[in-house]
Amino acid sequence: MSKTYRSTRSSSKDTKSFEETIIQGLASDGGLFIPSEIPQVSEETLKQWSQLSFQGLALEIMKLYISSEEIPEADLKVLIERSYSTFRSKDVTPLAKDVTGKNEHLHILELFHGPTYAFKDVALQFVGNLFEYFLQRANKDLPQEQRKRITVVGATSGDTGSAAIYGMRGKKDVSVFILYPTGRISPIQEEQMTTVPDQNVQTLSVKGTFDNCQDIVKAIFGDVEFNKKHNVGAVNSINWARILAQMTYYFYAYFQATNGSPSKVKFVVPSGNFGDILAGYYAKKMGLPVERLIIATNENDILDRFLKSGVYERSDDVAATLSPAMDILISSNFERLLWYLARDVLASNDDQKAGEILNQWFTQLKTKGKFEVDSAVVKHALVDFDSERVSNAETTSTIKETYANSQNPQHYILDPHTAVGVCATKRQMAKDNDKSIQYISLSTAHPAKFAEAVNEALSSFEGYSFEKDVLPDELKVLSTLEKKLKFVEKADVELVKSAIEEELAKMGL
Ligand SMILES: Cc1ncc(COP(=O)(O)O)c(C=O)c1O
Ligand SMILES: N[C@@H](CCOP(=O)(O)O)C(=O)O
Repeated sequence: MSKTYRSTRSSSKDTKSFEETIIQGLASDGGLFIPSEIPQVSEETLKQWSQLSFQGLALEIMKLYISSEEIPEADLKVLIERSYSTFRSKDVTPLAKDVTGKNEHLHILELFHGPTYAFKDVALQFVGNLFEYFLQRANKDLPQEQRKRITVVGATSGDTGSAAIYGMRGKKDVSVFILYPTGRISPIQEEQMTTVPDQNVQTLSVKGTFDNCQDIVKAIFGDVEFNKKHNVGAVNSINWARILAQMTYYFYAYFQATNGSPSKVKFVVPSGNFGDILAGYYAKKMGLPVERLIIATNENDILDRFLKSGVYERSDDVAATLSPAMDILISSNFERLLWYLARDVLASNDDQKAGEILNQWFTQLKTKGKFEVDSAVVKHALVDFDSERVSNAETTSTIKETYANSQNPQHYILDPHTAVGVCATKRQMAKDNDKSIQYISLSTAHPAKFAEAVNEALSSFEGYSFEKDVLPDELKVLSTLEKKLKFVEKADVELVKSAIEEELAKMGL
């Protein structure tokens, strides 16, 4: 097993080590890194894994993707233990089983027990420690002026930003710049990011959409000179480490839902940038016997439309929905899936040919604003995936219905992103009409982060109180803290680069 990585747009045999892949973030040809091979896990191994703790499982999975010559097992174990010691649940990602009653087998995978109450913590606590590990090793015994540094530049529609900041705050030799669309994230999300006082952290509020912010970040990665000068690092899910760390909870939840006996399992994943569900795809390809992965989108439905039409089309018409973290129309990680589809269907399993095809598709996306794939490609995607589009009205009614009807526990409160997933799950149940299926619906954020949507759905219920029932004490204090942010008046890469350099100078760098 090579444990190396290649770019989705490369037509050469070149590969990179794990460390190069993580530190570089985005390939220099604009593609995303993927493993040269997907490791396979036998039934026997799965049986053994079903007995492991979350941390034990993470170690077994990561060992299959990281050579022990790069990170010895003992070090990897310490990194994993440290990363999950910050979580509020001993299970890290607990599964709330049979939330809507024993008959439906609807289990909610709670991914929000980390420091910032969002699923991103699962990967970004690990990524922060990984950066630190690589830098400490590279800088050992080096004088100050020769130390290697990383300038993290990330884009957020609300959650990646705070999770990245909490993963990187105070880390030596790392500075963090997070771009977010002005006015398009929730007040608590903004407070979480902007009230962190650490000197190595700066938020940039950019007039535009998340897609604009993400385009700027990718342009900065493609700017050879800026990159050479500042050694830019990625915290978005373009960084392979994000996907890798997210695989653990698919295995862990599967084992919890099935109690070790073979069952049909569907995962339903509220999706935007396609990083979360992609980790499930890798788990499935490794051998986890998942029936299907269901992509749940809000009204920004590029993924749903692709699965129905085969057309992948850029658009600037991002709708502001009740699930703002998924207000995304350029779904970064979809490129990784497209590479596998192209390789299997159009390139006779030839990696280099697949890279060529991807290059053509993404060149068309850039020049013509869209590309269309053969119906055989879509058919192949539908073997592993299905999709559901959920409206704002359905999001609200799902939060309401779940609160009114949940049985285990009663009055379960969904955040609006999770509600998109639960609504999609209910639709799948109705279509499948198969009581033997276990549905694992991913809960990607704590409801406290989205007061407006949750209150819109629940304030008419007698006895409901956001302050009392939803808001943790830790988040209550945020509004009293001083904010640190810089406005960027136009979604323009040069303006953002100048803002970063100005702030780096203030940091004395
Ligand atoms: C709360 C929440 N749910 C769902 C998503 C969508 O996840 P992904 O972008 O990995 O598809 C995001 C953002 O990424 C999010 O912050
Ligand atoms: N929804 C995300 C958008 C960024 O996606 P990422 O997973 O690629 O970091 C957010 O909350 O920021």
